[in-house]
Amino acid sequence: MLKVPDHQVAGHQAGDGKLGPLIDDSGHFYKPLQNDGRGSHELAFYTSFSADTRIPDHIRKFFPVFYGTRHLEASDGSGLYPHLALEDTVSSRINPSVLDAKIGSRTWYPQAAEDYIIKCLKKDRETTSLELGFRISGLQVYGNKETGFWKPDKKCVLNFSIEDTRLALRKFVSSNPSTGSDIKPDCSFASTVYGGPAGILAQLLELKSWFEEQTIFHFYSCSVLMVYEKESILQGRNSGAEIKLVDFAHVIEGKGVIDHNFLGGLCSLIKLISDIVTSSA
Ligand SMILES: O=P(O)(O)O[C@@H]1[C@@H](OP(=O)(O)O)[C@H](OP(=O)(O)O)[C@H](O)[C@H](OP(=O)(O)O)[C@H]1OP(=O)(O)O
Ligand SMILES: Nc1ncnc2c1ncn2[C@@H]1O[C@H](COP(=O)(O)OP(=O)(O)O)[C@@H](O)[C@H]1O
Repeated sequence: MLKVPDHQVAGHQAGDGKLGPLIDDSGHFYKPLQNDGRGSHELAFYTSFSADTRIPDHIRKFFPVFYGTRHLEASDGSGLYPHLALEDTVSSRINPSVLDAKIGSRTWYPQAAEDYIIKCLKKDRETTSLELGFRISGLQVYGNKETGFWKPDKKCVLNFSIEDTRLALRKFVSSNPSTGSDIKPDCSFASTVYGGPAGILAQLLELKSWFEEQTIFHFYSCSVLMVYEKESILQGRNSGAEIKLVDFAHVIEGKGVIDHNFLGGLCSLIKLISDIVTSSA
């Protein structure tokens, strides 16, 4: 049974007759092929990446598993439509906390059309992308049964300053995410979610070590998705903290050159997160 994802935090969304992703109850995330060649470009990326023997397994785990394409009833009611069938990294979790960070101070690639570059440049300037090397595109943080999720709307997130971004990264691992500006986020899950040998920081560092070497792809406008389950921590289990890269509609060939745009943004995200781990130790 297909349905609209409950825990999508950014990007094009289904609902209100719009074309957007769907999920099923067997762990698949179906992303409709986007127009303007973006969908076919993303499909080409997944196809080549899946077959590329140069990608080590310890890096492949940071990408959703690709199960090919499926023709499914589109969410906008337009009938059968091709979708990328991907591993759903979120829906199997109870009340998942999710954060989408779009990496790179530049979200446009050099060969793009001029009007697209102008649009991206404007967004990069107006958000933290240019200054910080990444921007938060969306997030939801689970509080408790009474408060539910703290999920600021898209406009609010796109207006985040550098300070708002630091604060959101703190709230992401706090038990009191939705409290006002007078109460500090407690960062009580920082050491279990961000820190530790299997935490988000360790995973980001592992990914970074690959980006310091890989020259196969340049990942423009791609996001790091961070996910964990608060409930698991409270019950004394592993937080299930996991990072995945998503959105490959603007990946281009690396042609032997380091992806310094992605690498720089990743280093910046790592620095902010490691500051939180250090200060809450
Ligand atoms: O349509 P918009 O203005 O919401 O922009 C989309 C972006 O939303 P944003 O406003 O930055 O949160 C959206 O960003 P997120 O995925 O939400 O980070 C994408 O950049 C999307 O482009 P594409 O599908 O990656 O080619 C963008 O879509 P296009 O405008 O390129 O179709
Ligand atoms: N494989 C996935 N599993 C679970 N959620 C996903 C997955 N891929 C994307 N998402 C969700 O969808 C959002 C948008 O994905 P993205 O690929 O960036 O779409 P768009 O191209 O429309 O921007 C992400 O922020 C995340 O919430």
